[in-house]
Amino acid sequence: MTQLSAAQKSADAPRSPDSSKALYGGKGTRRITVRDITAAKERGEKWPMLTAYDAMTASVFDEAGIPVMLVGDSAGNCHLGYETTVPVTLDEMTMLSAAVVRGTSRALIVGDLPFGSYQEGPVQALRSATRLVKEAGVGAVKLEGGERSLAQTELLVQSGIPVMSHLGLTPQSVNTMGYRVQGRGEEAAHRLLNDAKAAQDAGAFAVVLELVPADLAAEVTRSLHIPTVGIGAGAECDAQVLVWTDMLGLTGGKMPRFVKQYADLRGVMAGAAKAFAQDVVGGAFPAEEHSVR
Ligand SMILES: Nc1nc(=O)c2c([nH]1)NC[C@@H]1CN(c3ccc(C(=O)N[C@@H](CCC(=O)O)C(=O)O)cc3)CN21
Ligand SMILES: CC(C)C(=O)C(=O)O
Ligand SMILES: [Mg+2]
Repeated sequence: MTQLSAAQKSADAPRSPDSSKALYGGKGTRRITVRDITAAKERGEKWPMLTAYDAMTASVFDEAGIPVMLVGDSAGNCHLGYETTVPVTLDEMTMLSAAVVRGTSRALIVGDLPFGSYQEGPVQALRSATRLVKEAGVGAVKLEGGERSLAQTELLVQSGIPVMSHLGLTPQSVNTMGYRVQGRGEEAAHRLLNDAKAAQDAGAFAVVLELVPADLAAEVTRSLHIPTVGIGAGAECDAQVLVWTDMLGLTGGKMPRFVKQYADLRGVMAGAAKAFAQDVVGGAFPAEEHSVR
């Protein structure tokens, strides 16, 4: 069967709910694509996204069925020891993204374009995104800004690179914005809705809404035909994202209020490290079964 007739067949097929197609809990074995993401919004299906910065962690989430992973520039503060995401380089993002792609076979991998790798304009954005696609193998990239990143989004999409937009609190602008709730008040809300529509019109396949009032995020979600991915943006977004080290209690320090902690990995790891140290100091490790004769 030719590709054309296969496409025609699927276009003619009746739109009936098919749970085997679900992004989470679906039975697919191939890698998820941005077209699957679009179809999930048409089905009204919610989905989870987690960040990942290394192959091992990504493989755990892939096996758990997480359909979309973001190699976030939050790697800057969560993985590489910087204060913020601002110092992260494209070389670093390429290396981390390649590891996450290698560790997964099912999830759509989205690579975050770091600060300074797309702000100069569309050509710089295309050059940077191309590295993430060709060298790391990501299926999509993410960049911050709606209206202000319009030309970049358009050129990337025209060039065949799916773009996830990121609005609301945009951490790469911490030095001008701080880490504050965005979209409060009528004017700011209107600007955010406009940004979301601009991103959609430019061809973005999804839009992250970070730290915006829940009612506004709900309105944006209803107004767009592409999915919204919330982080601190209420329950009505189409998808939810959390930074994996926050969600698993590994980050340490004070968490933003939007974080729900599902485990205490920091406690588990510290306990194991202390037990190992005690065993070594006290001579309990290695035991006979860990030794060769
Ligand atoms: N570990 C980690 N988790 C994240 O969610 C995250 C990162 N790092 N790095 C990149 C960005 C930065 N993010 C941030 C940073 C700070 C706040 C924050 O301070 N929020 C406060 C105050 C918000 C307000 O009321 O204005 C909060 O309590 O939510 C939120 C999100 C989200 N991203
Ligand atoms: C918080 C998410 C959306 C992000 O951009 C990151 O992890 O870098
Ligand atoms: Mg980011």
